[in-house]
Amino acid sequence: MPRYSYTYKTINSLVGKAIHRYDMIQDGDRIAVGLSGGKDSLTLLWALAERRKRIRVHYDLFPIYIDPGFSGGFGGELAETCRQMGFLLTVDKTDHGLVAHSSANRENPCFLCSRWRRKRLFEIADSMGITKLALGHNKDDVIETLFLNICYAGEISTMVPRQAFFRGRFTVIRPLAMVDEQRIRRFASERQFPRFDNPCPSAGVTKRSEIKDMLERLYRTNRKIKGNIYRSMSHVKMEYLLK
Ligand SMILES: Nc1ncnc2c1ncn2[C@@H]1O[C@H](COP(=O)(O)OP(=O)(O)OP(=O)(O)O)[C@@H](O)[C@H]1O
Repeated sequence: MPRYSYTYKTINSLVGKAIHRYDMIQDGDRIAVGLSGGKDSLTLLWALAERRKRIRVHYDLFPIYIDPGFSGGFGGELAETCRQMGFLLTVDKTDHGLVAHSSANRENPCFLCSRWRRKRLFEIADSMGITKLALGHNKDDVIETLFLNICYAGEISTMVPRQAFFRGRFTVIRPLAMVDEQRIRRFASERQFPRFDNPCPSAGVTKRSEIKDMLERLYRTNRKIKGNIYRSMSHVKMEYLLK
């Protein structure tokens, strides 16, 4: 593969567009990158690392993996992948996944696990003097969240590309928010990123997967639908919504 493939150049251009539009990164930033072992967050780490070689803005990157505690975890292999990319991975071993799937929990396990995970990410980042957290959510995730929130929370909202927490003490950024999942999948396969099997019992059986299937069926009927849905989130006619 040439060093910069067409797929990578497109991803890089969309990442740059998102970073500028949402003012995500400033000179001197220390940025934690949440790694799940999946293609999105590995692509994110790679893209942010590549990008800083070619721009004047300087920032440091700190990959962090919150191990949910299932047997068959892959923290060691993920750390090795990071090492090959020139990074030291922080692995935080927890029992979040086990407790969330135990009879002690009456809430939705995914909801609980992701809330605890974010809390740990903030705590670890804080202990390292980091105030920015980059997550690998992509364009498909942003659209799916809109539908999830409409269907299951009764509200029109999504995950935003830049979000402040604790009165601005922490900022979450999502530099892949404009990149299609399909493009990331292609890039991950070009780069031959390792594929880690997710040992979580809820993997692939979530409400998000149902929404994803529904949207994919819809996209097949008209190629403009996905772009239109994405655009509609920044083109809201408040006067044509209900009071
Ligand atoms: N165990 C984890 N430790 C640290 N960060 C995580 C972890 N799991 C998820 N994240 C972060 O949250 C983002 C969204 O998580 P989600 O589980 O939806 O992953 P995903 O859509 O499958 O993406 P990926 O391909 O990166 O796994 C990830 O891209 C990553 O940045």
